[in-house]
Amino acid sequence: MSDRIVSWHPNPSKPSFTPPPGAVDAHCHVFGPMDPFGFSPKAKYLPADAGPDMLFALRDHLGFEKNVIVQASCHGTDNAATLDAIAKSGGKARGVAVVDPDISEEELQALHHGGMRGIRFNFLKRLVDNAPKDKFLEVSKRLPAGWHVVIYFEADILEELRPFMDAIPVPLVIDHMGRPDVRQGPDGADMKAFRRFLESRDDIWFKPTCPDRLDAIKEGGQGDPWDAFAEAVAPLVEDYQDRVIWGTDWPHPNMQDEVPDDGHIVDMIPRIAPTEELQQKLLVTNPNRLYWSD
Ligand SMILES: O=C(O)/C=C(\CC(=O)C(=O)O)C(=O)O
Repeated sequence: MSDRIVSWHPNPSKPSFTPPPGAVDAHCHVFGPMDPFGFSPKAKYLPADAGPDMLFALRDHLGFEKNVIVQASCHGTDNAATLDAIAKSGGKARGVAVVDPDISEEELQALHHGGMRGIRFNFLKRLVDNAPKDKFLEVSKRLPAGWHVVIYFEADILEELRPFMDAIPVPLVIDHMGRPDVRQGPDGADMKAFRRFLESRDDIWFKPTCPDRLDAIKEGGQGDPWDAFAEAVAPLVEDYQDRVIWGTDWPHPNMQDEVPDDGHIVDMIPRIAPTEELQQKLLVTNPNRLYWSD
């Protein structure tokens, strides 16, 4: 890897949709800054700096109040950049860490004091070299009280992951709905499988996020304004409205060939959550329950 990648829009538009007071962007990241927060030697992409100042400026521009910052794979298991951003937020950010499964209880408590409220297991082969389920399960059994596990996987391994996920004793939050093929529509095989999974326990939450990824032109979708995404996802949000949280996914890792306009991403919200009640749950009530209950 040589050149550092820019995957975010230089000048996102102002969305037409105004988020309700207290709205949380509950899936976003920071990249560095590389000095002093270097990237992992195992990183699969080397991004340009996208630090807390940029994230908080975008938050204000889009009309959000708080962020949940998810540790991105390019920082490996060193959570320093994410913790730094949380510390600089003045209480307006919390986070999800990525940890070495052998992490000690003391280190987990330190992450809690730094604002982390969950850990993330990433199963995307293009992002991580290995994902040891037995070790992940072991650490998920000794998390600080109130924490959850965020899992990122693609639809084709949902069934394979079921015994592992079923055994995790804390709430689960599934990134981007486990990446269903939204072109199959709301009743397609991927959505049906995801619904069966949601029915298996009532503490599985999910993010109806990333229209830009799931309806990307390079994936055979139609791109912005991502109509197939809206059509496939709106019924899922309606049916599981107490288990959804939402985020921009800024700075959109690996989306440099089809960089989304964050204003357009926000304008997807009323298309998948058309009533004020749904918007309040998706953006305020639900993320606050998961991340600011203490
Ligand atoms: O940001 C996301 O949610 C998705 C990512 C990046 C990622 O998860 C990571 O780097 O940790 C992706 O699909 O490349």
